[in-house]
Amino acid sequence: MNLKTSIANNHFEMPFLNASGIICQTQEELDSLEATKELGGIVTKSATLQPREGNEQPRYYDLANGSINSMGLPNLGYPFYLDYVQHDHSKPTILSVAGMNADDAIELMRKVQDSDYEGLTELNLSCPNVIGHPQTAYDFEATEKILTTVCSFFKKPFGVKLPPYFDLAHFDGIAKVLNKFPLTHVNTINSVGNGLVVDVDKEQVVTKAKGGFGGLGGAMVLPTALANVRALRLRLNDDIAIIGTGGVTTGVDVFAHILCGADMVSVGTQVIKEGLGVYARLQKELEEIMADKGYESLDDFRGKVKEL
Ligand SMILES: C=Cc1c(C(=O)O)[nH]c(=O)[nH]c1=O
Repeated sequence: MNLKTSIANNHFEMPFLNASGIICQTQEELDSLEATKELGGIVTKSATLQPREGNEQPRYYDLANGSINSMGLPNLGYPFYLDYVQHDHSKPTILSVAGMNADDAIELMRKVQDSDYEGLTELNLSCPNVIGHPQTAYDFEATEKILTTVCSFFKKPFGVKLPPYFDLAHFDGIAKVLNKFPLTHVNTINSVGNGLVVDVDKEQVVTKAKGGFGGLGGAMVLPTALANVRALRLRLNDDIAIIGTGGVTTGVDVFAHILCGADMVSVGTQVIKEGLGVYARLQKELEEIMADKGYESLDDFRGKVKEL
Protein backbone atom coordinates (compact mmCIF):
# COMPACT_ATOMS: atom_id res chain seq x y z
CA MET A 1 0.00 0.00 0.00
CA ASN A 2 1.46 3.32 -1.06
CA LEU A 3 0.53 6.26 1.22
CA LYS A 4 3.17 8.61 -0.17
CA THR A 5 2.24 12.18 -1.04
CA SER A 6 3.94 15.48 -1.73
CA ILE A 7 3.59 19.25 -1.47
CA ALA A 8 5.66 21.00 -4.14
CA ASN A 9 9.12 19.35 -3.93
CA ASN A 10 8.53 18.11 -0.41
CA HIS A 11 7.90 14.37 -0.31
CA PHE A 12 6.13 12.62 2.54
CA GLU A 13 6.15 8.88 3.23
CA MET A 14 2.80 9.23 5.05
CA PRO A 15 -0.14 11.61 4.49
CA PHE A 16 -0.58 12.40 8.19
CA LEU A 17 0.39 15.64 9.93
CA ASN A 18 -0.23 17.12 13.37
CA ALA A 19 -2.49 20.15 13.33
CA SER A 20 -0.46 23.23 14.24
CA GLY A 21 -0.80 23.84 17.95
CA ILE A 22 -1.13 20.18 18.86
CA ILE A 23 1.89 18.76 20.74
CA CYS A 24 4.28 21.04 18.80
CA GLN A 25 5.10 23.94 21.11
CA THR A 26 8.24 22.76 22.96
CA GLN A 27 11.39 20.85 22.03
CA GLU A 28 10.07 17.82 23.91
CA GLU A 29 6.73 17.90 22.09
CA LEU A 30 8.41 18.36 18.70
CA ASP A 31 10.76 15.46 19.47
CA SER A 32 7.73 13.27 20.22
CA LEU A 33 6.36 14.09 16.75
CA GLU A 34 9.72 13.18 15.22
CA ALA A 35 9.54 9.83 17.02
CA THR A 36 6.02 9.07 15.70
CA LYS A 37 6.87 7.02 12.62
CA GLU A 38 3.35 7.21 11.14
CA LEU A 39 3.54 11.01 10.98
CA GLY A 40 4.57 12.15 7.51
CA GLY A 41 5.77 15.55 8.65
CA ILE A 42 6.11 17.89 11.61
CA VAL A 43 4.11 21.11 11.86
CA THR A 44 5.26 23.65 14.44
CA LYS A 45 3.05 25.70 16.71
CA SER A 46 2.39 29.03 14.98
CA ALA A 47 5.32 31.22 15.92
CA THR A 48 5.04 34.94 16.66
CA LEU A 49 7.76 37.61 16.68
CA GLN A 50 7.85 37.65 20.48
CA PRO A 51 7.28 34.68 22.81
CA ARG A 52 3.72 34.57 24.17
CA GLU A 53 2.18 33.14 27.33
CA GLY A 54 -1.21 32.88 25.64
CA ASN A 55 -4.62 33.36 27.19
CA GLU A 56 -5.56 32.65 30.81
CA GLN A 57 -6.59 29.16 31.85
CA PRO A 58 -8.91 27.35 31.38
CA ARG A 59 -8.26 27.61 27.66
CA TYR A 60 -8.95 24.09 26.37
CA TYR A 61 -12.04 21.97 27.02
CA ASP A 62 -12.70 18.46 25.78
CA LEU A 63 -16.15 17.52 24.50
CA ALA A 64 -17.67 14.18 23.53
CA ASN A 65 -17.87 15.40 19.92
CA GLY A 66 -14.76 17.58 19.79
CA SER A 67 -13.12 20.44 21.65
CA ILE A 68 -13.09 24.19 22.20
CA ASN A 69 -9.84 26.13 22.61
CA SER A 70 -8.87 29.65 23.40
CA MET A 71 -5.11 29.14 23.72
CA GLY A 72 -4.20 32.66 22.60
CA LEU A 73 -1.13 31.73 20.58
CA PRO A 74 1.22 30.58 23.37
CA ASN A 75 4.61 29.90 21.81
CA LEU A 76 8.35 30.27 22.41
CA GLY A 77 8.82 32.94 19.71
CA TYR A 78 9.90 32.42 16.09
CA PRO A 79 13.69 32.10 16.71
CA PHE A 80 13.18 28.81 18.54
CA TYR A 81 11.04 27.28 15.78
CA LEU A 82 13.13 28.71 12.94
CA ASP A 83 16.18 27.14 14.57
CA TYR A 84 14.34 23.85 15.14
CA VAL A 85 13.29 23.40 11.53
CA GLN A 86 16.84 24.05 10.32
CA HIS A 87 18.15 21.00 12.17
CA ASP A 88 18.16 17.61 10.44
CA HIS A 89 14.87 15.77 10.78
CA SER A 90 13.70 12.35 9.69
CA LYS A 91 10.72 13.91 7.92
CA PRO A 92 9.79 17.25 6.32
CA THR A 93 8.84 20.17 8.54
CA ILE A 94 6.25 22.88 8.12
CA LEU A 95 7.14 26.08 9.97
CA SER A 96 3.92 27.82 10.99
CA VAL A 97 4.07 31.56 11.63
CA ALA A 98 1.37 33.97 12.76
CA GLY A 99 1.56 37.75 12.96
CA MET A 100 -0.42 39.71 15.54
CA ASN A 101 -1.08 42.08 12.62
CA ALA A 102 -0.13 42.44 8.96
CA ASP A 103 3.21 44.11 9.69
CA ASP A 104 4.17 41.32 12.08
CA ALA A 105 3.21 38.68 9.54
CA ILE A 106 5.38 40.34 6.89
CA GLU A 107 8.27 40.74 9.34
CA LEU A 108 8.06 37.06 10.28
CA MET A 109 8.23 36.07 6.62
CA ARG A 110 11.25 38.33 6.15
CA LYS A 111 12.98 36.53 9.04
CA VAL A 112 12.31 33.19 7.36
CA GLN A 113 13.46 34.47 3.95
CA ASP A 114 16.70 35.72 5.50
CA SER A 115 17.37 32.31 7.10
CA ASP A 116 18.86 29.15 5.57
CA TYR A 117 15.59 27.24 6.06
CA GLU A 118 14.52 25.67 2.77
CA GLY A 119 11.51 23.67 3.94
CA LEU A 120 7.85 24.59 3.88
CA THR A 121 6.50 27.64 5.68
CA GLU A 122 2.83 28.15 6.50
CA LEU A 123 1.49 31.64 7.12
CA ASN A 124 -1.39 31.32 9.56
CA LEU A 125 -4.03 33.85 8.54
CA SER A 126 -6.74 32.39 10.73
CA CYS A 127 -6.07 32.35 14.46
CA PRO A 128 -9.48 32.96 16.08
CA ASN A 129 -8.30 33.45 19.65
CA VAL A 130 -6.09 36.52 19.79
CA ILE A 131 -8.05 39.02 21.83
CA GLY A 132 -8.81 42.08 19.74
CA HIS A 133 -7.49 40.63 16.50
CA PRO A 134 -9.74 39.39 13.67
CA GLN A 135 -9.03 36.34 11.55
CA THR A 136 -7.17 37.95 8.66
CA ALA A 137 -8.35 35.57 5.96
CA TYR A 138 -11.95 36.68 6.40
CA ASP A 139 -10.79 40.00 4.92
CA PHE A 140 -9.98 39.20 1.28
CA GLU A 141 -8.52 42.66 0.58
CA ALA A 142 -6.19 42.46 3.58
CA THR A 143 -5.19 38.92 2.62
CA GLU A 144 -4.32 39.98 -0.92
CA LYS A 145 -2.34 42.95 0.39
CA ILE A 146 -0.28 40.80 2.77
CA LEU A 147 0.40 38.12 0.15
CA THR A 148 1.37 40.74 -2.44
CA THR A 149 3.94 42.21 -0.06
CA VAL A 150 5.19 38.78 1.07
CA CYS A 151 5.59 37.54 -2.50
CA SER A 152 7.61 40.65 -3.39
CA PHE A 153 10.51 39.26 -1.32
CA PHE A 154 9.72 35.69 -0.18
CA LYS A 155 11.26 33.19 -2.61
CA LYS A 156 10.88 30.01 -0.57
CA PRO A 157 7.99 27.49 -0.61
CA PHE A 158 5.03 28.62 1.48
CA GLY A 159 1.34 28.13 1.96
CA VAL A 160 -1.40 29.62 4.11
CA LYS A 161 -3.64 28.35 6.97
CA LEU A 162 -7.23 29.34 6.36
CA PRO A 163 -10.30 29.67 8.55
CA PRO A 164 -13.45 27.79 7.54
CA TYR A 165 -15.73 29.55 5.05
CA PHE A 166 -19.47 28.99 5.03
CA ASP A 167 -20.69 30.67 1.88
CA LEU A 168 -20.03 29.66 -1.74
CA ALA A 169 -19.35 33.30 -2.59
CA HIS A 170 -16.63 33.29 0.08
CA PHE A 171 -15.03 30.16 -1.40
CA ASP A 172 -15.02 32.02 -4.74
CA GLY A 173 -13.59 35.14 -3.14
CA ILE A 174 -10.69 33.58 -1.26
CA ALA A 175 -9.79 31.26 -4.17
CA LYS A 176 -9.70 34.25 -6.54
CA VAL A 177 -7.17 35.94 -4.24
CA LEU A 178 -5.05 32.85 -3.52
CA ASN A 179 -4.79 31.86 -7.20
CA LYS A 180 -2.84 35.06 -7.82
CA PHE A 181 0.10 33.81 -5.74
CA PRO A 182 2.66 30.98 -6.11
CA LEU A 183 1.52 29.12 -3.00
CA THR A 184 2.64 25.55 -2.37
CA HIS A 185 -0.51 24.74 -0.43
CA VAL A 186 -3.45 25.83 1.62
CA ASN A 187 -4.25 24.23 4.95
CA THR A 188 -7.98 24.13 5.52
CA ILE A 189 -9.61 24.41 8.03
CA ASN A 190 -8.45 26.12 11.17
CA SER A 191 -10.81 25.73 14.12
CA VAL A 192 -14.35 27.05 13.68
CA GLY A 193 -13.92 30.39 15.38
CA ASN A 194 -15.87 31.81 18.29
CA GLY A 195 -18.01 28.91 19.30
CA LEU A 196 -19.41 28.86 22.84
CA VAL A 197 -19.73 25.87 25.16
CA VAL A 198 -21.86 26.12 28.29
CA ASP A 199 -21.66 23.89 31.36
CA VAL A 200 -25.33 23.82 32.32
CA ASP A 201 -24.72 22.28 35.76
CA LYS A 202 -22.43 25.17 36.69
CA GLU A 203 -24.37 27.59 34.49
CA GLN A 204 -21.14 28.98 33.08
CA VAL A 205 -18.88 28.90 30.03
CA VAL A 206 -15.88 26.54 30.02
CA THR A 207 -12.94 28.70 28.83
CA LYS A 208 -11.79 31.98 30.34
CA ALA A 209 -10.74 34.38 27.58
CA LYS A 210 -13.20 36.31 25.44
CA GLY A 211 -16.16 35.38 27.63
CA GLY A 212 -15.77 31.74 26.72
CA PHE A 213 -15.76 32.16 22.96
CA GLY A 214 -13.23 29.82 21.33
CA GLY A 215 -12.27 27.73 18.32
CA LEU A 216 -14.17 24.49 17.77
CA GLY A 217 -12.47 21.31 16.62
CA GLY A 218 -12.94 17.57 16.45
CA ALA A 219 -15.77 15.41 15.10
CA MET A 220 -18.34 18.20 15.10
CA VAL A 221 -16.44 20.17 12.43
CA LEU A 222 -15.87 17.33 9.94
CA PRO A 223 -18.66 18.33 7.48
CA THR A 224 -17.36 21.92 7.45
CA ALA A 225 -13.79 20.74 6.94
CA LEU A 226 -14.76 18.44 4.06
CA ALA A 227 -16.78 21.22 2.43
CA ASN A 228 -13.79 23.59 2.58
CA VAL A 229 -11.41 20.97 1.20
CA ARG A 230 -13.81 20.15 -1.66
CA ALA A 231 -14.76 23.75 -2.44
CA LEU A 232 -11.14 24.91 -2.55
CA ARG A 233 -9.98 21.89 -4.56
CA LEU A 234 -12.59 22.76 -7.18
CA ARG A 235 -11.47 26.42 -7.26
CA LEU A 236 -7.71 26.55 -6.63
CA ASN A 237 -4.99 26.16 -9.27
CA ASP A 238 -3.92 22.50 -9.59
CA ASP A 239 -0.39 23.29 -8.35
CA ILE A 240 -1.70 24.48 -4.98
CA ALA A 241 -1.85 21.40 -2.73
CA ILE A 242 -4.39 21.05 0.07
CA ILE A 243 -3.79 19.95 3.63
CA GLY A 244 -7.15 18.85 4.98
CA THR A 245 -7.58 19.62 8.67
CA GLY A 246 -10.60 19.25 10.88
CA GLY A 247 -12.80 16.56 12.30
CA VAL A 248 -10.55 13.54 11.77
CA THR A 249 -11.19 10.76 14.31
CA THR A 250 -10.99 7.64 12.12
CA GLY A 251 -9.46 6.26 8.93
CA VAL A 252 -12.84 6.81 7.29
CA ASP A 253 -12.46 10.54 7.93
CA VAL A 254 -8.95 10.51 6.48
CA PHE A 255 -10.29 8.72 3.39
CA ALA A 256 -13.10 11.30 3.09
CA HIS A 257 -10.67 14.23 3.28
CA ILE A 258 -8.53 12.73 0.51
CA LEU A 259 -11.60 11.80 -1.55
CA CYS A 260 -12.61 15.49 -1.35
CA GLY A 261 -9.18 16.51 -2.62
CA ALA A 262 -6.74 16.65 0.29
CA ASP A 263 -3.09 15.83 -0.43
CA MET A 264 -2.35 15.45 3.29
CA VAL A 265 -4.52 15.24 6.39
CA SER A 266 -3.74 16.79 9.76
CA VAL A 267 -5.22 15.77 13.06
CA GLY A 268 -5.75 17.96 16.11
CA THR A 269 -8.36 17.23 18.74
CA GLN A 270 -8.16 13.45 18.36
CA VAL A 271 -4.42 13.55 19.13
CA ILE A 272 -5.23 15.30 22.42
CA LYS A 273 -7.92 12.71 23.18
CA GLU A 274 -5.98 9.59 22.15
CA GLY A 275 -2.29 10.48 22.09
CA LEU A 276 0.19 10.10 19.26
CA GLY A 277 -0.76 6.44 18.94
CA VAL A 278 -3.80 7.69 17.01
CA TYR A 279 -1.66 7.87 13.86
CA ALA A 280 -0.92 4.13 13.84
CA ARG A 281 -4.68 3.49 14.12
CA LEU A 282 -5.49 5.96 11.35
CA GLN A 283 -2.89 4.37 9.06
CA LYS A 284 -4.28 0.87 9.73
CA GLU A 285 -7.88 1.96 9.18
CA LEU A 286 -7.04 3.91 6.02
CA GLU A 287 -5.14 0.96 4.55
CA GLU A 288 -8.05 -1.38 5.35
CA ILE A 289 -10.49 0.90 3.54
CA MET A 290 -8.17 1.24 0.54
CA ALA A 291 -7.66 -2.54 0.38
CA ASP A 292 -11.44 -3.14 0.54
CA LYS A 293 -11.92 -0.74 -2.36
CA GLY A 294 -8.94 -2.00 -4.38
CA TYR A 295 -6.96 1.25 -4.17
CA GLU A 296 -3.14 1.01 -4.22
CA SER A 297 -2.26 4.66 -3.75
CA LEU A 298 -3.86 7.93 -2.66
CA ASP A 299 -3.85 9.11 -6.27
CA ASP A 300 -6.33 6.32 -7.06
CA PHE A 301 -9.11 8.20 -5.26
CA ARG A 302 -7.90 11.70 -4.38
CA GLY A 303 -10.44 14.35 -5.35
CA LYS A 304 -12.79 11.81 -6.94
CA VAL A 305 -15.80 12.25 -4.69
CA LYS A 306 -18.87 11.77 -6.84
CA GLU A 307 -21.88 14.09 -7.00
CA LEU A 308 -25.38 12.71 -7.31
C1 LIG B 1 -2.37 30.27 16.13
C2 LIG B 1 -3.36 30.35 17.00
C3 LIG B 1 -4.47 29.43 17.04
C4 LIG B 1 -5.02 29.03 18.24
C5 LIG B 1 -4.56 29.54 19.55
O1 LIG B 1 -3.33 29.57 19.81
O2 LIG B 1 -5.47 29.97 20.29
N1 LIG B 1 -6.07 28.17 18.27
C6 LIG B 1 -6.64 27.70 17.13
O3 LIG B 1 -7.61 26.91 17.15
N2 LIG B 1 -6.12 28.07 15.92
C7 LIG B 1 -5.06 28.91 15.83
O4 LIG B 1 -4.64 29.22 14.69
